[in-house]
Amino acid sequence: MNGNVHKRVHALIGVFLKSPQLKDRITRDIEKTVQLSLSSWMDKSRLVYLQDETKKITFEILVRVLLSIGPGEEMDLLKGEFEEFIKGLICLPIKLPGTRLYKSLQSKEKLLKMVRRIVEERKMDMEKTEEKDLPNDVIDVLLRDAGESAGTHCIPLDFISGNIIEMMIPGEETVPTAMTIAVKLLTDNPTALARLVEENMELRRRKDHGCEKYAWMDYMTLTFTQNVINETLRLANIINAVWRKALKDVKIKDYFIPEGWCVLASFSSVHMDGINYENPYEFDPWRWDKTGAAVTSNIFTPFGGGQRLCPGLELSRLEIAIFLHHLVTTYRWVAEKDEIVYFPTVRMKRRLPITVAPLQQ
Ligand code: HEM
Repeated sequence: MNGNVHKRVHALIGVFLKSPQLKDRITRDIEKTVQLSLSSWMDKSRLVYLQDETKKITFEILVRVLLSIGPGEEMDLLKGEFEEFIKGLICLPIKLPGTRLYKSLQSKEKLLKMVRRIVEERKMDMEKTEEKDLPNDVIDVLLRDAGESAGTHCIPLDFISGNIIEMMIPGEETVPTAMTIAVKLLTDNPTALARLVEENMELRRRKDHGCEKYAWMDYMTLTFTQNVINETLRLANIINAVWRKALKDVKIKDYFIPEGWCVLASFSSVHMDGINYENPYEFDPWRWDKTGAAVTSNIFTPFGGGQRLCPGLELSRLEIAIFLHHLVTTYRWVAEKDEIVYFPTVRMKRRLPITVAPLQQ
């Protein structure tokens, strides 16, 4: 997506995902999903593969934010087709029955049909009612814009369905990878883990004492927890680079990039440069105490920057903070030996097997 439509859709989605109303509401949903999931890990007298389990948590939240679908048959169906679809995003480009690409395209068709039906039903409901409540999900946001600008330059319904599926891609792998890698790095750094537990326990005690619910701001203002998130994304972000194509000749500093050339902007090169970070290969959440857990700067761009800055930035930080809070204040875990793999994408070699036990109070 490029040009004016991109700008408009990006702005609409960005405003919605950042809105305090969404964060307020989604905090409850994230807490429920995380708590339910964590408690189920103990039922199993088997190893929990963190990389797989965190994916289940974040997919549930993602489809709630995008389409307001909750757990059940419809979500399972959507998840099944989506998993088949993304397998084909990096594969041999052979489109014959039985190949990965063929199956992936078939699943994309099914996904589009499912989402289009939901969008159409929602549109009919919207036409029946004059109420203008706050939007519930991304479908609402885009449909309202399509309705408000009808006759001018509106967003077509097919485009809305396609956009919902496109948004599932950046939202699907990124957050669970960050959650999993954070647990790995904390396991290997007991001092950092102890500080994280201390900060989160302090919040939990305050909340328990006042019998208060958590607000999204409670999680976002946990300074050390946000430092841990920053440091995790600096060291091992699944999106370690982005591609850009020069639409015209460009000169950047002393480099000339001719029209049509592609450039790979490598975030990890900047994040691991000793000029920018002292001892760059060390997991040191305290380093962010000096700079503050800056969301983005020229030397810290896990969420990209400029016109394509990730609209899911704050939602992701909230999800990871809630996950870490409930994990460290309620459970203890023992991780089996595993290592971070950086190529072709960042992941755990063995999907990070752990055993989980309740915390002895
Ligand atoms: C730790 C989690 C995440 C990381 C590290 C991350 C990182 C990024 C990066 C680097 C980009 C820029 C890509 C580019 O410049 O070409 C991006 C774009 C995007 N992200 Fe995220 N993301 C995360 C989570 C999410 C979530 C949860 C959502 C959805 C709810 C999301 C939705 C998007 C969308 C729609 C774009 C495209 C923006 C545009 O081109 O206008 N991301 N993300």
